[in-house]
Parts: sequence; C-alpha cells; structure tokens
Amino acid sequence: MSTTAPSTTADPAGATPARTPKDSSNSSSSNSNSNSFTPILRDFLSQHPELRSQTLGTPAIMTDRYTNAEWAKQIAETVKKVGLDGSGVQVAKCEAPKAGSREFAKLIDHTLLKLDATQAQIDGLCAEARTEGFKSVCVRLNFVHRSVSNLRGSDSIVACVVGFHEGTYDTLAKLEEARAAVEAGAKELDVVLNHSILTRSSSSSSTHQQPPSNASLTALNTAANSKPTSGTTPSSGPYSNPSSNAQSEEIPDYSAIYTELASLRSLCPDVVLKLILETSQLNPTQILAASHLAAAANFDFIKTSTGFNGRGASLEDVKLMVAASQYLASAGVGSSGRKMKVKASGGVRCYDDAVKMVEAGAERLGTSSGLWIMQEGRQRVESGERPGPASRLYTDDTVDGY
Ligand SMILES: O=C[C@H](O)COP(=O)(O)O
Repeated sequence: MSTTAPSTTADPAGATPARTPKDSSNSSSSNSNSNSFTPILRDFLSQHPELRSQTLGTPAIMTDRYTNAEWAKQIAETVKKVGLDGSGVQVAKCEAPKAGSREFAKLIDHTLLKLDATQAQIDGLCAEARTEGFKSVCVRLNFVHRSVSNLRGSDSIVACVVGFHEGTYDTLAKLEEARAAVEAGAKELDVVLNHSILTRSSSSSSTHQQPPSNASLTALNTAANSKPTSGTTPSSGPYSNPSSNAQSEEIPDYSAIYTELASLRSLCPDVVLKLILETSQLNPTQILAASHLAAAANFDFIKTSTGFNGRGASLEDVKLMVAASQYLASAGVGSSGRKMKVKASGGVRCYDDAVKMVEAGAERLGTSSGLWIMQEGRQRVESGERPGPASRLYTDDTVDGY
C-alpha cells in the first residue's frame, strides 16, 4: 500500500506534506474491492486483465492538512486578491500561434467522449491527431489502450477522462479509474471535480429539506449561472451582485475535495493532471475555491468544462481561471513556482473561438472540432484574411457562453 508522501513535485501545498491514509479501511487494492469500480472500469478490466498490474501502487486516500474553516479562510483570501472577475490580477495578453500551424495544433486535445463512440471513430480521431500533430487525443478509458497503440511513433499522446462526466463517483473509484488509465498508457488525466460538493452546501441552507438530486442540482446551477435575460439580477451566480448575496452559507466540504485531488496527485506523480471544474455549474467564488484546491494539490491544469453539462467554456471563465492560477502561483499555493495552466473546453467550435480562448490565456483547448479549427485557420492564411479576432477580444458581449 502506498502510504508515503509523493515526490517533491507532487507534494500538495505546504512545506510539511507528510500524509498517511485517512483510514486504511478506505484504502484498498483494486484487486480486492470491486465495489469501487465504475461501470467503465469494470468493463475495461474484464477486457484487459493484463492491465491490473500495480506499477503505480495501491490507491490510498490521503489525509488533509487543514480544517474546512482553515481552507475557507485561505480561499477567502484568494477571492479577495483575485476578485470575482479576475480584475485583481494583472494578466499579460497572450498571442496565439500562427493559424493552422503545428504549434497551434499542439494546443489542442482532439476529443471524442461520446458514449456511443465506435472503434472506427476512435481510429479516425487518432489518424487526424497524427496528421495534424495535435497534442493529444482525449478519450474515455475504454479507448485508451487502442489510442495508445494507434498513436505509437507519433508525438501525440493520450489523455483520458476520469469520473466523467458528473464527477460524483467516490474518491476511491476515481483513483481506480485513474490507475487503470495510466496502466493503459494515458499520459494525461482529465478528472471531473465533484462540483456538487461546492454547490450542495449553499443550496442546503435554502428550502431543500433533502439534498437535491444531481439532475435537479444541475438544473438549479445552470439557471443560477446563466446570463439573466431582461435586466433581472439573480440572487446567486456570476451575474448576481455579490454584495447583495449576503446569505449565510455553510462552508462546503473543501477537505473532501482536497483529499481527493491530493490522493490522485500522490497516486500519479508523473502524470499531467487536469481538474475539470464544470464552470457552468459554479459561481465565481466556487470557481476560485476549486482553483485554489487544485493548486494546493499540485494539479497541472484547471479545465473549464466537460462539454456534457450546461454551457461550455466562456471567456469570463477562462479569464478568471488564468488570473486565479497566476495569483495562486505567486502566493505559493502548492509547490512553489508551479503555475497551473488553463484548458478551455466545451463549445470551442471554430477558429475564432479558439483564438479568443488562447488570447485570454488558455494554454490548452479541449475540442471535438480540432480538425475544423485547423482547416479554418489554414483557409484564413491562404485567403490572406487577417487570421484571428484580436480586435474583438474582451469586447464581444454578444457571445454568451462560448
Ligand atoms: O473536453 C472536451 C469536451 O468534451 C469537448 O466538447 P465539444 O464537443 O463541445 O468540443
């Protein structure tokens, strides 16, 4: 059982990261506790029994370093410094690489996550990634092995989603899935945040006697975080007036989120870890809280969306996350000097969308439209049209969501 602290680069925040499993009865081998298998993992292991080796060690749930109240205090400081719109941090403008270039392709995780994706479609995805030189293909666990084999000899890698798409599987299930993905050859993991932990507590102080279901939470959060239509101001969400939103809220279980992220980091010290926040479900304070916890656990990326829940990435999300990651690095949250990158994903469908996200500071794009984005970029260059919507950056309020 892996109970030791991870390597230096993997150490979650703080100078004294000594941690032990929270409860050894919760930490079990994937060979002995099939209750923690998600359906996709169960299928995967039945098809690939040879991939049950334990090069990564046994998943273990790590202890926390702070109480919820201590996390809340740290997060409040982050919110104060960054601001709910990121305006507390000066972010330098970024430039997109040349349209249609290999450098542009290296920003793209070429993504196919539909549940009904076929082997032929995955083979096509990999062939496109090889031809264009995309950074990765991003697939579900059941296609990692095939994708790795398809991409052998290319410089495109395989990224796998974990806990997709609701994020609500328990920590051990996510750890088991992460381990299987890495054993199968994934070099990057895109893990869905259990965002319901962040939103449940604020809902619980309202009219709900019972915790709402995930489906109703999704609807509530989507509504709360959608742009108001006719001059109305919602009581919560990114379009609310924070100063009028003074309801007393319980502190979310930050500790549960941190221990999950720290456990993933500890299990996979050498793998690029991205945390999918699902920003359509979160208000700016919650986005900053999730970013803070991801930095504390030494994640490599914060990513906006799954593409399966509410709207996709918005410029506002990306700007806020870029500002947060810059502040968190400068404040020494996580390993010192380490700055999380931002991945914009969900609804990035055309070249202009892609450029806007990159200019706002996204260093990776997750999109199922990668091929189109590259072709459109090349057409712009060939036609002599000025490639890129730089003059519209930050001023285009007509686009809601994407
Ligand atoms: O992570 C990536 C998303 O699932 C892709 O979403 P999209 O199909 O809207 O490009």
